Amino acid sequence: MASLQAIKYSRGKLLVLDQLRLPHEHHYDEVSTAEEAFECIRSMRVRGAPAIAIVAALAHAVELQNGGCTATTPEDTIAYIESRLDYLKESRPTAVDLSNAIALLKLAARATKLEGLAYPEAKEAILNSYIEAAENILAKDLENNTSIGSYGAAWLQQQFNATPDRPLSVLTHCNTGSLATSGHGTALGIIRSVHAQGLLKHAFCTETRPYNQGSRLTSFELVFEGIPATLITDSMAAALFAQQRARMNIGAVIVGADRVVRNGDTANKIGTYALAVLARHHGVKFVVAAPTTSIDLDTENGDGIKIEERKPEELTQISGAVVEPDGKVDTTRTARVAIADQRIAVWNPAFDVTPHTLIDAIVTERGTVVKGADGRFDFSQVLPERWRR
Ligand SMILES: CSC[C@@H](O)[C@@H](O)C(=O)COP(=O)(O)O
Repeated sequence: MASLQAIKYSRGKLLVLDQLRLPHEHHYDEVSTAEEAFECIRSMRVRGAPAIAIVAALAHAVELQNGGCTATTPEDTIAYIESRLDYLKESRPTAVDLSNAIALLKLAARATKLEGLAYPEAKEAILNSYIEAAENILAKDLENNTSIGSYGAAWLQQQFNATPDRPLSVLTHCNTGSLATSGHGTALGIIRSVHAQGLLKHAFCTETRPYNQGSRLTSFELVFEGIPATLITDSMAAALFAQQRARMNIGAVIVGADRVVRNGDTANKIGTYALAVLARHHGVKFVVAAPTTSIDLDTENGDGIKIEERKPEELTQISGAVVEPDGKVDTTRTARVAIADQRIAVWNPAFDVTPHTLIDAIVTERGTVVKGADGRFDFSQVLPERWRR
């Protein structure tokens, strides 16, 4: 079975699946410039921390490959690349993957060996360094997610002694699957891996108001993969734990991350913090799946995270395919509907910060990090070079 792909890339061409049209329509947009990538990210046609970074990096690679840089000197070429990256960085502020990717791409361009080269070879060498580094981000993300899946599944198996005879159920929030990454996914990647090992009883996913990444995207991915799953509204999580935890053996909430800071505080989709509080109350483990590209060791704690606030219409209006009176969904017709008085004041933070005290494990592609006896996360085991100050 083919897997879902949010991003299709070959050198010189980038196609991005329009996630606003899912699950009813599969439409890929060609994204060839930094401006097009900025709009694609800002409007959330692509979303999810790793996917945002990949699209930004590759769109600029396509732009460079197709002659977008008219500079002739190495200094001007690097200045051009950096200015385009600085522009892209502003598209969405909370997910750190984009900033981390940009720092890495700038380094790659600057590290180009230029001895003995003049125009146009020197310029070509810099463009190539950039393009290869951008392509590497795409390839590495898929590798990372597969490792996160394996580490996360191993940690859960060991915590719960899960066996095919005594499988485990989990709850997830937002979308962290193939659609939010280059493939496999992070939190959803763990769920995929647990399922592949025959250890998953059931996956519950939240609707994830206001943008419905859970109902539009995660439930779509779960159905697509044939994983046993149930959709709930965000407000049903407490009742789910109270009524079904024992019967369904619900062991963990597994979520992704937009930014994990030095002390382990984690910014993720709005509603994550509420789930962490509920999980602690009900004795359910709370697990964050985060590639090291989502870790920001320069920010001490959650107070330093900038939270993106989005427009009121995301709460007061909703869009989807039209449902006919007989219950059939007409995927050729979509409608936008007002679901609140349009004059009401709205507060719409896209993310919240879960304090590290409520997090049991942070699963990275280099291993699972848990708190020490002092109650602190120590990322030196997975990021030794960045941990040292
Ligand atoms: C692997 S994706 C991790 C996070 O980016 C995800 O959980 C999330 O919060 C996405 O938010 P979004 O606003 O849809 O980009």
